[in-house]
Amino acid sequence: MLDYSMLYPESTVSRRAVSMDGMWNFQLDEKEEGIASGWTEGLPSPDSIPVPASFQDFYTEKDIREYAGDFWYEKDMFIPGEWEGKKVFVRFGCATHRAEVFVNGVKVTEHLGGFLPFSADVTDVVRYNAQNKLVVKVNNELSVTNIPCGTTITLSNGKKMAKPYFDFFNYSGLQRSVYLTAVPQEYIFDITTDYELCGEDAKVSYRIDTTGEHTVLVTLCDAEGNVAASAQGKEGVLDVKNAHLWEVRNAYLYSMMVQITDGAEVIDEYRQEIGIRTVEVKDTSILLNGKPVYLKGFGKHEDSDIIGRGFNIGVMKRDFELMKWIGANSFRTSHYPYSEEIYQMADREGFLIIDEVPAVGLFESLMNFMEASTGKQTAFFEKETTPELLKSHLHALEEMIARDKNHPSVIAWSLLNEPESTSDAAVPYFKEVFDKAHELDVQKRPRTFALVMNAVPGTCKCHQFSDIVALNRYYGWYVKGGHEMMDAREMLIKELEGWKAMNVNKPFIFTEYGADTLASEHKLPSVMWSQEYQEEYLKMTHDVFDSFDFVKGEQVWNFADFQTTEGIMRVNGNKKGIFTRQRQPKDVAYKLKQRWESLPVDFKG
Ligand SMILES: O=C(O)[C@H]1O[C@@H](Oc2ccc([N+](=O)[O-])cc2)[C@H](O)[C@@H](O)[C@@H]1O
Repeated sequence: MLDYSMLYPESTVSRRAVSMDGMWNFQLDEKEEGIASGWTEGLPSPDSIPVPASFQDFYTEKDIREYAGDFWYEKDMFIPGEWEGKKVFVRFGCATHRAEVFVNGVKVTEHLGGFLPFSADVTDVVRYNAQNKLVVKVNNELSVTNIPCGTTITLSNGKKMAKPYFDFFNYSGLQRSVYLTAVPQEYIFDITTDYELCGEDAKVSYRIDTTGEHTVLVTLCDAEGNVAASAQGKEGVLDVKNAHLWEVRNAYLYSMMVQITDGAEVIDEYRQEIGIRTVEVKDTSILLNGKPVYLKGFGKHEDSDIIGRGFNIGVMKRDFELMKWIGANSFRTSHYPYSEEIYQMADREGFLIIDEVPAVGLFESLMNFMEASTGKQTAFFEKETTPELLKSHLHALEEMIARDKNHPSVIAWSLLNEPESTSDAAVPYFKEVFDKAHELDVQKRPRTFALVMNAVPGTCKCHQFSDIVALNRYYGWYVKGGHEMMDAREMLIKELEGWKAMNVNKPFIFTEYGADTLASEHKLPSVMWSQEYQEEYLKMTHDVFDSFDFVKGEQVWNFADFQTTEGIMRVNGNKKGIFTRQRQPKDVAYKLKQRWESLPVDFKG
């Protein structure tokens, strides 16, 4: 059990949530002198920077964009006098990749992992009805003991630099919203729900964790605000007559009001939106509410101009509008859990999410993710650092499931992206991670991981753990590209025939396939990197998908062009987007729209 509540900050009769977003003080700590020089009490010569945002792309100096090491944020926070007697927290949507938090010079918490929320209890440290100094020391170095994996090198001038084992820029900082929250001493700590459909009706079982012993009341209201069911007690079942189900691209949300009461008065109150739906895997089908669903959509990134990986409510809105326009119904949160607001929107819009923990880069080689195609056996999990890596991995998994378990949009957990999965040493590691996900999720959602190109029938030792087998495949791009596409097609068919022969009897989905394409390039006949080639590549791939019944989804790589580390394989970033980084369509988007609008929800059902 986590020692902080993962509930999204909301104000209610008993609670207060105050956003701390805005301009913060900011300072790099190249000499790592902050602690010794008393920066915990305040920064000596800070710059001013927005939160939420990645810090990298604001500045014109390359040394800042590429900075690896400690950096500090600072902000004054006024704590209202009427909060005295309550429990007061500072809640970070994330701090990438690790943080230590100080209030009035006192360390209140630390956290490892850059993509999930954490809270610091500051009740006994703050001065009420007064300004208080909040200081956060953040660090963005990469290692193989934390996820995502990478290394940190030192350049000849003594400066550090991040070397990711993954293909996205190492954006960092306070990239999501920060809240000040106040709750009563006895408060609602956690809410967990599960669903069972019984004809026209549904049973919503719930569990409420609180920090006290007073009575818990639960009232479920439908979208019109009418009471649909109610119950008393920390655990129970709500019987919902004529349940209005949450369906793909046709969402319906109930609102679950949870109250702690002493009989006379409400002690604490929290409102949780829920969607009544079930998700399961049966043979080669993914079933939502018992009906087969074919996934159409994307691997995405949180990535946009200027703010990098910072949460931006406008970019989020545009992305959902584009996904609706193109006829998508799902996405994977590659390669880390996204901002909570994105799941809330998916809940409302009826999108299906494969929620991915930041376990990417678990593959050992010099150019890491580039070398996967060579079929090299790397035995990543035999390192002596593996137990520590597993610890961070399990911790992130616990936080992700605790944070996201109540979102109807989340239909599966992705537990790793393109890990080494061909050695014996990978097997016990996978077993622990997959068992943990099963144990933590009351809804027992399907679990998956994205198989890298060398994990094929005969070599992969870990797909046995997946409930849905997810393939990242680049036949026609990294392998047999250009005029060799006809051979790429044969290889893709051959691999799928191989899986078929193994009688895996599970749904297969493609979580990545794509071709880098410059929005500026047209060429007739096509060449790789031209818009024409992206269309040919997708057409070839889709034709193959359509000829295998057990392929139950396609999530193209990537929704939009995104920033990566610079290098000879990337033209100012990865250009596999169906949309540009500015969220305008490449030519292929119109073709994809035609295809996806014509595929029924239960395609191949
Ligand atoms: O390369 C891509 O565009 C994407 O593919 C995946 O990484 C690969 C890189 C090279 C090869 N290969 O050489 O075969 C296969 C896979 C990653 O999951 C993703 O983060 C990345 O952006």
